Amino acid sequence: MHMQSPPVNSLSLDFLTELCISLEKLEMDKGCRGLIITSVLSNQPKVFSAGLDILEMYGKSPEHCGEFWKVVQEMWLKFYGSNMGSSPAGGCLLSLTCDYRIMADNPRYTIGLNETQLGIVAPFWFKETMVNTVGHRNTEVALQLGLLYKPAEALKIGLVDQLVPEDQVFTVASQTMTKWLTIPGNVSVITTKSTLNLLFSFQLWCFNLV
Ligand SMILES: CCCCC/C=C/C(=O)SCCNC(=O)CCNC(=O)[C@H](O)C(C)(C)COP(=O)(O)OP(=O)(O)OC[C@H]1O[C@@H](n2cnc3c(N)ncnc32)[C@H](O)[C@@H]1OP(=O)(O)O
Repeated sequence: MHMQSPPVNSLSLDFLTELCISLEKLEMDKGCRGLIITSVLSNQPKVFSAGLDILEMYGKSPEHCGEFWKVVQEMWLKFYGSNMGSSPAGGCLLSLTCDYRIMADNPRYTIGLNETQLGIVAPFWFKETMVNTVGHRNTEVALQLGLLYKPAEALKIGLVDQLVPEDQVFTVASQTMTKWLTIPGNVSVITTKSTLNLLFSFQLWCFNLV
């Protein structure tokens, strides 16, 4: 799946809604067993996603905000595989929801949950996804300082799984996907993933009840 919402693939209500609809279609397609998500911005190829669209969080009606947060949570529940350039905040969440993260090895790119740098708080499901990936202590430091990691640092704490030269990202992502798809039967993989996220999904469900 190629993301192309200029200038920086920021995650607006419209963009996220389209993303979730596309994902639902793929989920129903029996021929689809995996998904690689990447950015193909023609004017801005170095950005995976700039995160949540800042303009969605200011001066909107309560109904609009409700719709927006619902679709942000839906996005969290759906992803599988990714490759990337810069991925701040919601862009980082988007890649954290994937099973495997491949990052272009260019020190100009960064990834992380930088919300505190913006004076806002990363929602608890952003935080939990980060803890599940890099552990509690790394998350504590990363979130409180709002750190954006360069590729080598991100690899070191396990925020990404692999660094590759920029021109090889898609090829390596395809090879990795092929390896994952050798696991027999989708059901075992899907059930394992659901089990890993069970407590967390339940928390999110409870949160939406209050
Ligand atoms: C209260 C609850 C909080 C919930 C949690 C929040 C999660 C979030 O995701 S908040 C968003 C966090 N995102 C960021 O901090 C990223 C900010 N952007 C950047 O760091 C950079 O733009 C970049 C690294 C993604 C790209 O840099 P560069 O190539 O230099 O491009 P520009 O900075 O010139 O940006 C171009 C254009 O895009 C607009 N823009 C950038 N980010 C966003 C965004 N997140 N939402 C909306 N618009 C964004 C930027 O303003 C520029 O617009 P113009 O000035 O009109 O050209």
